Amino acid sequence: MKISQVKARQILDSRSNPTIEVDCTLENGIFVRTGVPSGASVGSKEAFELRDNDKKHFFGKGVKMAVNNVNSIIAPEIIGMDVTKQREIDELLISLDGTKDKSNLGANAILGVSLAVCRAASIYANLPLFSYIGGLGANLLPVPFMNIINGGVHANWQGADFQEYMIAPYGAKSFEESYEWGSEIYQSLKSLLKEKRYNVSVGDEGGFVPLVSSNEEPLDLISKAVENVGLSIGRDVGFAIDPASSEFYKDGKYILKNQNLELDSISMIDYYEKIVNDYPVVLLEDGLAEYDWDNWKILNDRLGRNIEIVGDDIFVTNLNIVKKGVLDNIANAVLIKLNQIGTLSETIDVVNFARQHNWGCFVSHRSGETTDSFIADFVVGLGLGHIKTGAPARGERVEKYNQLLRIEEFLSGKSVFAGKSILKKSNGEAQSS
Ligand SMILES: C=C(OP(=O)(O)O)C(=O)O
Ligand SMILES: [Mg+2]
Repeated sequence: MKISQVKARQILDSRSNPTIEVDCTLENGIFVRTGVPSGASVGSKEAFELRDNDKKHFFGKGVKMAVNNVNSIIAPEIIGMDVTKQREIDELLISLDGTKDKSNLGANAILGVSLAVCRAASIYANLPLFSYIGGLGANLLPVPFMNIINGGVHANWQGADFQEYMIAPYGAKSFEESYEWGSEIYQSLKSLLKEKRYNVSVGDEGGFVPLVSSNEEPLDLISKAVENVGLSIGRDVGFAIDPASSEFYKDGKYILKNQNLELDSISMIDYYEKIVNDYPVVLLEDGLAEYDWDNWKILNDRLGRNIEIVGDDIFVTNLNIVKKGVLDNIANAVLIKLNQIGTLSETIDVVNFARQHNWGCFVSHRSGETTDSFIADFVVGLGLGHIKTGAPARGERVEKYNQLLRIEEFLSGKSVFAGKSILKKSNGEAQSS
């Protein structure tokens, strides 16, 4: 089945920044649409997000050049191609761009087309998107890692230094129950914050931004919120933290403004070790900065047996960097963000390589999002077991979780919920505080 039309336009994302939306039509009339997300705490080696230099509009953040690249350079080349040839199309996109970092056409332009092609092909194949991506056996529903306290750059540095405090309700029996627990904990946290006279405004990913006095305080607040809904922290629900530490790493030091601390890498690892001993943390993402490669190995040696040590900014979903990370044994998992690399096929290559080496793959949204739910189907399709897509609130976040509900319903009893299988600790249960 041939592609008959590809058309991009500029829309707004959840932060009011311009982003790309791509429509794709097939010769038989099948029509699909995809939206491209955008990050704020961005790794330096991410594929290039093309933005306009025109300061008169959107402070220079427009994506009209990228839109134009889709409509006048990419579209004429891929119209007439067989929509089921994903890899061929992705390779063509890469060669049309011709640069290593996709800076010519823009990774945002390229990704929008790559994902639209996949979605259109799934409809042509008469398969749900997750089955088209992963085959008929795909049935593993992920644990939703819900980011309910935001800090760092996602909170304009008005709250905790750490960017994301996530809850992982792995003790539930289904995705639906896990999501329901997440929502109840979110509401319970809101009540607790009000009681304590904290504000209940939210950050970029829908989590609250209390003006806490330490980076551990969010963990205490959430623990209480969990207890208040009758669940057990550690047994039913664990924590994940993404400090996004590249954002507060300067001249070899980690600057924790909240606590007036300047820590070297080893002291920063000590700090995390204490947190992991005191709270049931099951995953630490970007504990160290992307420029602190050698100390990642120490972090992984110290904590990697018991928890997932995930690299985001340091790996940027780039196969060559992940290969080096596996060789140097600096982590045990990779964050998977499609727009960090720019095509579906290259993202799947990273997943396959990571899995061959027993690394975890933690699927992620971006802090600037659209209502596109592609990553929900992606995580089930590839059976990756866990996903983070913000708080169980705000349309662009819940649309991904809601799509997972629909997938679980579609599989009607034939699905498996990842639950505690995602935990590294051999006893299958995180330590209780
Ligand atoms: C989702 C994240 O934030 P951003 O999209 O801003 O990189 C992250 O750091 O994992
Ligand atoms: Mg991150």
